[in-house]
Amino acid sequence: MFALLSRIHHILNPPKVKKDDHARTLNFGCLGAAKITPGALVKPSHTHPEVNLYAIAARDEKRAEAYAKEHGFQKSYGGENGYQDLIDDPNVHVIYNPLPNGLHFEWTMKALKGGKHVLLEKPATNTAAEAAEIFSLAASKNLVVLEAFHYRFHPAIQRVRAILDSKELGCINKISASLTAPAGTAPDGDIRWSYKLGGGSTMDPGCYTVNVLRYLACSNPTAVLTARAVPYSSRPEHQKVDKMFWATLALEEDIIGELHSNLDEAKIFGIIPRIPKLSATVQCEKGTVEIFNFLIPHYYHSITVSPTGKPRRIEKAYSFNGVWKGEDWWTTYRYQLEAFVDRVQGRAAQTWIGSEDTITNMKWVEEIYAKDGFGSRPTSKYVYRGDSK
Ligand SMILES: NC(=O)C1=CN([C@@H]2O[C@H](COP(=O)(O)OP(=O)(O)OC[C@H]3O[C@@H](n4cnc5c(N)ncnc54)[C@H](OP(=O)(O)O)[C@@H]3O)[C@@H](O)[C@H]2O)C=CC1
Ligand SMILES: O=C1OC[C@@H](O)[C@H](O)[C@H]1O
Repeated sequence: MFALLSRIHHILNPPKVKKDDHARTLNFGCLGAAKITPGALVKPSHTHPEVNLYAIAARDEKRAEAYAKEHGFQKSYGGENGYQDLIDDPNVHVIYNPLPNGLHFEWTMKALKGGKHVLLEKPATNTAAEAAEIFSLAASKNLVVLEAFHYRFHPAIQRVRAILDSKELGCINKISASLTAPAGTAPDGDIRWSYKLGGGSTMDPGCYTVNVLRYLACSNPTAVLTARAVPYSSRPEHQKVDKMFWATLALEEDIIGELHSNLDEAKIFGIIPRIPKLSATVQCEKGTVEIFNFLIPHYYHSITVSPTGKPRRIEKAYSFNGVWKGEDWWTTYRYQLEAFVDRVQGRAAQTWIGSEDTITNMKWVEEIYAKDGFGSRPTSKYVYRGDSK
């Protein structure tokens, strides 16, 4: 109990470390005054000696100023050209892009065009083709782009993968992953309910379920066998916006994947929220392993290993035990920031999510949408015409 409280205390109040005088400090510029930025970047940056919260841009100037003040950014940009002005600021080295999914492509391309590395929120884009274009431009300019599947950088999910790799439980037969959130988590009007902005449950929590399936299977899907989705409402604008989906996928090595997400799970009697499902379960020839809370394991998680005919055991993995950098209270986002900065600074990262991984994930999100009839989210109208235009 003390360990849990201590972790939560440190997560909410990370100590501010002195910035490194010797290393090159990276000035981060954030697009949009997004809700996710304090958890995903601001707090993690406090304990990173090479990260400087340089500037924030928001469409509304006053909002940008207030956000900068509240979260400790040195500078703010606002107004119609605020996002572009931020990218054009020569002091910015890295752009963090937590805009709505449907704007990820345009603003990541513009950031790359401006010569900036990009930490890009998940899902990378609306389509696999757009993700491929981003990585192709980044490669041509020797810039780093990382899709922010933060949970992949934490010791917990890596421990599950190590258990599977050890073959203690034999080969994998089936992987099930579910992520659910109670109704109201994404209120009416949220970006997640806008088709134009790349919304939908399969895009939002669903993209993690596709990702964890592929990561734990250590292989890729070959087909979507079944898929069903339910629209957010009966309103015409929500026809292609799913609030929940179920899909069954066939993977290489004869593995079956069962995925589910619900971004708007009905409350019991309309008032009591259900406990969110945050689990991935792997059924193997010689037993099962289940991780509860693979998404934000830094607060709490459990890894239950049940070898057939042997006693069940519960494991936790809050650090790499000194084998790599980190503290038991580091969040998934803090580990992710460490890896991202390591890459940008030309150092080896503990783990990485490469271009093919991101493109493939997007492809299977689209394949699920193709199978359930909701269709891919719209392609961006932005066209990159070279750096001079
Ligand atoms: N890694 C993680 O754990 C999480 C990742 N995410 C991802 O981060 C991204 C942002 O999510 P979240 O923080 O919840 O988003 P918000 O609802 O806070 O919106 C993000 C920003 O988008 C900007 N924006 C620009 N154009 C529009 C538009 N047309 N309509 C609405 N907003 C616009 C707004 O910027 P401005 O301030 O300029 O008005 C807003 O601040 C998504 O891609 C999401 O998938 C979200 C939550 C968790
Ligand atoms: O990235 C995310 O993680 C948690 C979800 O509930 C949220 O909607 C999503 O954007």
